[in-house]
Amino acid sequence: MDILRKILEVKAQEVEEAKRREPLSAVRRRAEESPPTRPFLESLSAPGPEGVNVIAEIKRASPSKGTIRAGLDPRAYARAYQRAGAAALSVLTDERFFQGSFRDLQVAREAVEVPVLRKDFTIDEYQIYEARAVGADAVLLIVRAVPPDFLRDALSLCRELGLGALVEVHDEREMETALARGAPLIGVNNRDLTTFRTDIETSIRLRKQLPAGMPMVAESGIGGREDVERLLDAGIFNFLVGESLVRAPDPETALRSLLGTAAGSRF
Ligand SMILES: O=C(O)c1ccccc1NCC(=O)[C@H](O)[C@H](O)COP(=O)(O)O
Repeated sequence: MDILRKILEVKAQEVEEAKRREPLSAVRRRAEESPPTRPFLESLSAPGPEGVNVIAEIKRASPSKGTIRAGLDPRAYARAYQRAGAAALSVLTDERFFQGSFRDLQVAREAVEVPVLRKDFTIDEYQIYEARAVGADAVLLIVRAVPPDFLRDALSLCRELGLGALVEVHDEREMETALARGAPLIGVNNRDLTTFRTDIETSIRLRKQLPAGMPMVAESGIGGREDVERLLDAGIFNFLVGESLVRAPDPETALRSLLGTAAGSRF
């Protein structure tokens, strides 16, 4: 069985367990009482000061690589990323496959002022209320993981709750679906979730299918400034970067290098 199917099966069980622990009505109440969100979509709608926006990810582990950074301190990473100039953060909240948690998201968000994306496998509206309730500013919606009608309803719920949405695609058909359902921001995942192979040409190819003026995010497999420059040449200025930053001996310097800025670090 491919890993995405396995993750989605486990996720469906986890969501049902969560609903038994806390009914939708209660999560919904917490979501509605949450303080206002930070502007995720706006922070990615135009290039940042150096012509580049990075969504810097807090990622302890992954199905393709196992543990990436044991004992990662989400607060220290969040602060280092913000000091370096991250436009937003992405925090994995999936526990089983990525060793993430809501706690990581809350700790990271409290440490910074930039918007924070809940990085998870969203398959049920319950998780969108949950994201808003724990303080996320945006959620990830993976086209391959959900029926097209769910995507449309999920996007409408995000708008209602004031949450941003990053709609992830990996090929031309998924891009069509995302655009037809009104995605406000497309993320092109360079990682094939079946083989785990990453190829930044995926973003370059799919960028050509985007309506003029619509920004997108290149996700996964961005290892250094050379990759950023290739993608900039293709008209892409938003990047979601996890592993290469988390593995770097100094994530602040690594992020400055992606952004094309030079400075010291206090990590
Ligand atoms: O990272 C994985 O191995 C993975 C496997 C299966 C589903 C999703 C996966 N990653 C989630 C992501 O989208 C990445 O964390 C994100 O794009 C950053 O990628 P990278 O910079 O390559 O760590």
